[in-house]
Order: sequence, then structure tokens, then C-alpha cells
Amino acid sequence: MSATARKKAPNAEDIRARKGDDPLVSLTAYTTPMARLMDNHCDFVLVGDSVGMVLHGLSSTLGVTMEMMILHGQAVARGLEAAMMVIDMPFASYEESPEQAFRNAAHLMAETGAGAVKLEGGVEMADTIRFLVKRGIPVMAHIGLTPQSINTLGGYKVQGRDEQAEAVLADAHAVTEAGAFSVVLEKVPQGLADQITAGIAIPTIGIGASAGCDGQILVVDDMLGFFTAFKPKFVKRYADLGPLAEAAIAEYAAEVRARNFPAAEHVFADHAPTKGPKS
Ligand SMILES: Nc1nc(=O)c2c([nH]1)NC[C@@H]1CN(c3ccc(C(=O)N[C@@H](CCC(=O)O)C(=O)O)cc3)CN21
Ligand SMILES: CC(C)C(=O)C(=O)O
Ligand SMILES: [Mg+2]
Repeated sequence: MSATARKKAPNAEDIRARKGDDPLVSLTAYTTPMARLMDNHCDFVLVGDSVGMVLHGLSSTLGVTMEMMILHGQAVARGLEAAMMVIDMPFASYEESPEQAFRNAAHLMAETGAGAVKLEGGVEMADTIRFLVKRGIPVMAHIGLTPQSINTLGGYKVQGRDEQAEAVLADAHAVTEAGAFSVVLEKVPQGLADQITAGIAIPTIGIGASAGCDGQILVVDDMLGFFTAFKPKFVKRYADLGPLAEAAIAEYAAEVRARNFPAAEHVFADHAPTKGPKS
């Protein structure tokens, strides 16, 4: 604990109470140092299953496991003090039944200390969300583009244009009624996102949705320019650290090959300096 009083992390009900208030700020994190950098700037930090694509080189989130989520969740927890931690339930850890969802959500929370879980799905997951919430597990819902359904959606496309809008609206109402404390709207058209935000009693967290949402989230490696395999339109690069890191690595390689690194200040003398009286 530092000497100055530190802000206590919000819980799920604190986040719920922020509906219609100042925008909620969130990013993903997967490691302790990155979590530390955002702890004083974010209301909540998501340990996203995007970790599979961002840090493990997987081509989708479908191969992410409970073990991966637990290890990254534990790492992130060590870096957070002021921000709440939310953790994604990975593909196939909750869809089978409410009982399966409860067992795995409880395991994720017990192993990592996360204050809530997030799971993908609307109307079809409402019974599961209700089951978890009634048994003490706060749930953040995730509707619109749900990347774990990439194989049935056929691509990372906008969800809810034209005649699809009613279905996304129904999802938003279903997760609200089921007891979710907030909902991520991913790649939903702006007008629909605003309509959902105005129409439901829980905070909407936008990613490719609308500035009118109650909060925003981005994948941290996207906004820092570390992840460059693809760039969704909704990503704004606030820094371009990937190329900066590569330039540093190239400089190191050149200096090693030229025997310019290590220099005198990086190596050790054969004998300890003598400790004589100060002159
Ligand atoms: N680095 C990263 N950022 C993310 O936002 C993210 C992940 N990984 N992994 C898990 C999911 C996958 N997500 C994605 C992936 C791609 C697009 C996307 O817009 N891709 C294409 C368009 C593809 C299409 O229209 O079919 C693009 O234009 O960038 C959006 C969200 C969001 N999540
Ligand atoms: C993009 C956010 C919402 C997410 O689910 C993830 O990072 O896995
Ligand atoms: Mg996710």
C-alpha cells in the first residue's frame, strides 16, 4: 500500500450504477506490466480471450482454454489495484448448460480473483446468465459480433444492420432481463447502438459501436500498435509501438554484430574496486 489513499476498485454493481454517467473506460490486458500501466486509467480491465490471437498466434479465439485464461488472469490480477477485473469465459466452457457455465465461471473467479465473467450470446444465453447471477456470479454480456461464433457468422462482419436490427435489440433486452450488469456491443451500427443504450437499464460498452455507448473497450495491443496481423476499422492506433520495438531490435542486432554492444558500462571488472577511506 502506498502512503497516499488509493481508489478502491469498483465492483459489478458500481459499474452498473454508472449507466448514463461519465463514459466507462476499459481495455484488455493479458500480462502484469500492461495491467499496471492501465490500472489508474481504466474503470475495468478485461482479460479477453483475444489473448489467443494477440499473444499466442492463434487464428481465432476458438482454441483458447480455461488454463490459458487462468494463467493470464492471475498475471493481470497482480497488476491491478484500482481497476476492476473482468475475465472472458473461453469457447466451449459455458454453452453446454447453465451448470457447466457455473462450474467454469466459479473456477475462473476463484483462481484469478476476477470480479465478474463475460460471456458471448444474447437470447440463447439468457437462461445461463440468470442461473449465474442468481448464484452470485456477476455477468457482463457480449452481443453483436461474437467472435467465438465466427464459424456460423461467416466472418467478422457488422451485426444488426437492416432486418437484423430487431434480433440484436432482442439480445440486449434478454441479457438485461437475465441480470447482466453491463453488455459489450461489438461491431453494431451506430444508430442501433444508440437505440440499445437508450433502451436498456445497464451500461453498454462499445467496440465498433457508438460514441454514445456508456463506455468503450479496445484490445490494448491494437491501440498501441503491437498487434498488426489485421486492423479492424474500429481500432484507433494511439501509438505505433510495434515498428518502434522492431527498430530497437534491429539496432541491437547491428551493435552485437559490430561488437559495439556490450559497452564498457555493461560489463564487470575482474577485481572488485578497492574500498579505501574517502579522500
Ligand atoms: N487484436 C484483436 N483485436 C480484436 O478486436 C479482437 C481480437 N484480436 N480477437 C478476438 C476478436 C476478433 N475481433 C475482430 C476481428 C476482426 C474484425 C474485423 O473487422 N475484421 C476485418 C473485417 C472482416 C469482415 O468484414 O469480414 C477488418 O476490416 O479489419 C473485427 C473484430 C475482435 N476481437
Ligand atoms: C474485444 C473484447 C470485447 C473481447 O471480448 C476480447 O478482447 O476478447
Ligand atoms: Mg472476447
